[in-house]
Amino acid sequence: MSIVLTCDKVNKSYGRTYALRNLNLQLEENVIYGLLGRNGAGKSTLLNLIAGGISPNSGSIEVRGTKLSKGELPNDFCFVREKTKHFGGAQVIEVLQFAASFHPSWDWTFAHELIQTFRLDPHKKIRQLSRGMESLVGNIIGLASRAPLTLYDEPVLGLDVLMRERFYKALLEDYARHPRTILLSTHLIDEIATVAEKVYIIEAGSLLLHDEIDRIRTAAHLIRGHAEAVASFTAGKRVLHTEPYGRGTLAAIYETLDDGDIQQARELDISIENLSLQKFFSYLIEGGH
Ligand SMILES: Nc1ncnc2c1ncn2[C@@H]1O[C@H](COP(=O)(O)OP(=O)(O)OP(=O)(O)O)[C@@H](O)[C@H]1O
Repeated sequence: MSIVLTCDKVNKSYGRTYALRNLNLQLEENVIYGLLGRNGAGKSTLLNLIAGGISPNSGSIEVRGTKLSKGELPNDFCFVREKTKHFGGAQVIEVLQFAASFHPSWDWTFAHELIQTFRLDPHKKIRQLSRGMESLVGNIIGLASRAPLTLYDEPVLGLDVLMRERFYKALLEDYARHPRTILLSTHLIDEIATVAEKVYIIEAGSLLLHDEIDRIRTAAHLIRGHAEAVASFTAGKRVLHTEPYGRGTLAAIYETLDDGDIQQARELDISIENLSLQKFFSYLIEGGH
């Protein structure tokens, strides 16, 4: 396993607002990551620190073992953010030509295929595009660049369901042929779960959880039972949230359950169900306060 990017105890504040606090993150080679968090959690700040030329107040960011100095950008990376505002007067194709000149692995055949897939007119000016179409131009750059480190800030914002599906499909198919490290920020956990292998979840600038999607699927449970039974069952387990439920208690837990746990739940008359990822995310964040 080779590490592409390491953020070590990164802090960033804007005046008195702490956008990131002591954030640690490591991205491995050839993995798709989701970066999840609510509005204002610090996702864009993190991406801008890695690739947008802003510097942390403290802590370090290393790309392939080399610390980024103040204002320095990683080599051979692609950062896709929502707005291409400086290019309003340029045509779609001109923006792609400009992007291609920065990316040694750029694939023009793929870029033209994506123009078709996303139904874009390559000769339209950027300022004439809808918000969703503008996101799609950024997404074509992210895909066709084939950069070994690709960061997307809310790539599906403003896209309709069909275009979101096409984007995820293109990403997964191309990733299978050309593996690389991809980080996608979003707040749509259920959608990202079909694409990402691992997630980082941040809230109020701090890391709440870093895990594999498959582990979240198997470890996120909702249990219900008498208050004492639930308390006994959850002792020593990671509890995200509890609330009264009828005459008993409902608890969201994050724990891989073994046969012994299932047996104990039966004896205590506790019901167990899997939590949807979106619910897990909500409980994690509510419990995080
Ligand atoms: N340039 C800035 N000046 C002042 N405060 C900022 C600036 N950029 C971000 N912040 C603040 O930092 C915090 C994190 O913002 P950030 O944009 O990183 O969150 P986010 O997770 O990307 O949110 P969203 O999902 O809404 O885009 C917020 O409290 C925000 O108000």
